[in-house]
Amino acid sequence: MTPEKWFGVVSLFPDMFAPFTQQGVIGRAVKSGTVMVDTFNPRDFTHDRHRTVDDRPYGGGPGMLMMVKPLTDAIQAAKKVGGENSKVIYLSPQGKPLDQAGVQRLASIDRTILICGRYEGIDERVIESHVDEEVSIGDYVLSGGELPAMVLMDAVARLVPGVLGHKASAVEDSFTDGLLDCPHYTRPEILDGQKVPEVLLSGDHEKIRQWRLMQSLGRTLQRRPDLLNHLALTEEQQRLLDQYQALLRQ
Ligand SMILES: NC(=O)c1ccc(NCc2ccccc2N2CCOCC2)nc1
Repeated sequence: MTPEKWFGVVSLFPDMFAPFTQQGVIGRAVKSGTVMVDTFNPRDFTHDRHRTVDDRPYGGGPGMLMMVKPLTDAIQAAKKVGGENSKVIYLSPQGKPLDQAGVQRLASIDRTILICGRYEGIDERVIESHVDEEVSIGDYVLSGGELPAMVLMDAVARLVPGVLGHKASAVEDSFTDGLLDCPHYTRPEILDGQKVPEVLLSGDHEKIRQWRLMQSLGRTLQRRPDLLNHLALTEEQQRLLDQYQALLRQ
């Protein structure tokens, strides 16, 4: 069957993706055929005795780059499987920061090729001629693009209908769209002397909904006020946020 979402991953370390595609939410999505992950290793496209996949940088300097020919051959092989109009994404610190809006956009693309850089990266001309989008998962430097690729695939797969059982989909419902999550509690009712907020034991679902929304708003204001700047709060949200702040001042 044709998967809802196909990822072609170009990586020198394909074995890193086995646990990721066999466990948890993504494991189930792959098992059910909703999501498919194929890997393409540039080393399989080498022809020299040492199966060379790195090359020296023009202009000198420390480190190596990924050798061009095995890399572009691997990208071509991925396109052969995914189709010529697969979206090609390069995970790099120089990329556009990935946020939930970007994840939602990527979730609507059914065939995506992810290029995982190693060494000091790849030749700029390969980016110019093969890459559609350069994406960063955050402002920090990793040894390779494999973990960023898994982060992106996990975030995107969660939005594919049917992958998450408990919600129609993980597309943030209007309730907390763009807000931080509220606090969560489970048994026991008293943990090291700390009680569960009474409202959550009340069974009053409307009060619980409002309390959770107020907590989401309050936490967003306190921890990530920058997120609030991009949100137009509803009248109810503004009222609950005012209420949260009033409680803080008590
Ligand atoms: N933030 C991110 O999304 C992110 C992504 C990848 C990544 N590393 C792989 C990489 C990929 C491309 C270019 C350079 C490199 N690096 C190789 C190792 O040396 C440093 C530069 N790091 C962080």
